[in-house]
Amino acid sequence: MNEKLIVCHGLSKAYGHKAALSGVDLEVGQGRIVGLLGPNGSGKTTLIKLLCGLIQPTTGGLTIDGQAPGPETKAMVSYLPDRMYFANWMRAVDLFDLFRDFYQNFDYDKALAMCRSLGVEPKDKLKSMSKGTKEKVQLVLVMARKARLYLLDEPIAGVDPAARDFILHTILTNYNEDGTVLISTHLIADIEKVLDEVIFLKSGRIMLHSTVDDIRERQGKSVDALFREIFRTQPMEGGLY
Ligand SMILES: Nc1ncnc2c1ncn2[C@@H]1O[C@H](COP(=O)(O)OP(=O)(O)OP(=O)(O)O)[C@@H](O)[C@H]1O
Repeated sequence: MNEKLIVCHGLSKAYGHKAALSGVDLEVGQGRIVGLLGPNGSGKTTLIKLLCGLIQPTTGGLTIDGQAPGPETKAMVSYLPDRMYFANWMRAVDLFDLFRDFYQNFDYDKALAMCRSLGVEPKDKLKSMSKGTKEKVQLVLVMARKARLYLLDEPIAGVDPAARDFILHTILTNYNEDGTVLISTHLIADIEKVLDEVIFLKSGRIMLHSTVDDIRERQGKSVDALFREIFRTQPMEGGLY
């Protein structure tokens, strides 16, 4: 078992002539909860897809627990994509059956218990569920696996603010604590209290990788405040009209 769960070296990805990620060097340890933060188009989804092995680097490489992406790493990575990919006629329990067949590390009882505490009726069809409830089902599927690495691409974006804390708490008290969680999100203020570390991405490059404690102690501000300061966009001269 490698102490460094994720290692990226000179990782770059271009789509045609467009560089989405450039020369990313990164190490993330085990049992960490890491926020992957950056403005739209900064490369967050691209990095997550590379870690999943869904796309290939243009140059450079990465390993997960010492192994290049492949069947072994896919078995230890649990991935929440940024869009729903399940058929609407399915019920949550149908998805749990599917995941039990697909993944040895899927804990069916844990999935049902998480549904209960999140107020999701597992026998309801997805098409009868609200957007936020469908997101909860997706999260349950992903977090009920006993994975080494959880990659969450913009979870809980559709969940109302009052429910977000409860969901985060439910997830973090249920997941495999030795696992590392990488969360891409724009909801920094909601999530930063559960994060150990943050990575700021800008135009495909890492501009900051720090522990949250360091930001609070050394900079004397919240991650949300630091993010807004660094990525503040200037208003257009003369306004929009
Ligand atoms: N399939 C693709 N083909 C061409 N360009 C792409 C493709 N996917 C992403 N890009 C480009 O790569 C860059 C990084 O995109 P990416 O989706 O990784 O950003 P992101 O940080 O996840 O953005 P957001 O916060 O808006 O979800 C963007 O400029 C985007 O337009």
